[in-house]
Amino acid sequence: MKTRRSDRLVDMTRYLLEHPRTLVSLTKFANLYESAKSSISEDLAILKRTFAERGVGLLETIPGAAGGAKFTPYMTQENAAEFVATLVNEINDETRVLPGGYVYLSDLLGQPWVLQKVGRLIATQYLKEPIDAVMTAATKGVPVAQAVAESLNVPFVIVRNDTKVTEGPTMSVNYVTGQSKRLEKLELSRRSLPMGSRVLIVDDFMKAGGTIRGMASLVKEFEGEVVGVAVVVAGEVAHRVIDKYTSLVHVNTDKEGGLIDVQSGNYATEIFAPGNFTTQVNV
Ligand SMILES: O=P(O)(O)OC[C@H]1C[C@H](OP(=O)(O)OP(=O)(O)O)[C@H](O)[C@@H]1O
Repeated sequence: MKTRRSDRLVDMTRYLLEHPRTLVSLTKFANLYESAKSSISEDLAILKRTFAERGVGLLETIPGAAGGAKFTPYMTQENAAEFVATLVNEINDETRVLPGGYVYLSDLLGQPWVLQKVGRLIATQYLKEPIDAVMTAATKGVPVAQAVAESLNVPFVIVRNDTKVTEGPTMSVNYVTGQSKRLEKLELSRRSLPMGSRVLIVDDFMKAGGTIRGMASLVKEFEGEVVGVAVVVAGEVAHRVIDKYTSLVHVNTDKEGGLIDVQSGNYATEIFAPGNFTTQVNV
């Protein structure tokens, strides 16, 4: 039975939100709702406009037999600023300061609503960028990687610094930690990342950047390309061993008496600088 437009719009929205960055053919929608392709095209035009007006995401319609519709979720700069301000307010608490200048984040990064927004905001920087996988370092980076991978609709891989027989044959690299200059190892199962993958590296926290640099070395061992680096919180350091990254929040825990200074990270310039976001969404 032909589905009414109001019902089609609701269910098409559900379908597109559940299948981000996936090309869905007009034929699929026409068959799903027993409707003409011309009606589906009109439906998609309504969704494209509404998604853009409401700041939900980008709905691209690709013409032709191999065409269809592809939904790419994003977060607007306005919503990003509101979310980051909430993170800054939550993190701005001296009791979160840990030895070595680290910050306790697990309560925040254990909350699904926080992770969903972190994932969508970090993914916003790569609307048109093909990404094959998200990479992080066990353990605290894992929920961040899962959230970003879900928004990008790609797999995520977890590198470890301890050998596990359950990982099978692995690729490993040694790297020098940024602060303590210790030699550490990172390894990843050879089966988890195809050679030549385009990889987005993420983590919950970055201090001197040694872990991130170790992951970048591992991507090179897989003959891959590091598309970008994003962390939820970047700590203040005198010397960071990596210079290109996106952070949502920046903290300085080196102040006297364990005080903490919390500011927005560099996401606004990295993601929303003129020519980045608007160019990608104004199609
Ligand atoms: O920039 P760096 O100086 O390399 O530090 C950033 C590391 C340290 C911390 O992980 P740990 O607390 O060491 O390990 P886990 O996530 O397993 O708790 C954090 O999750 C990053 O991975």
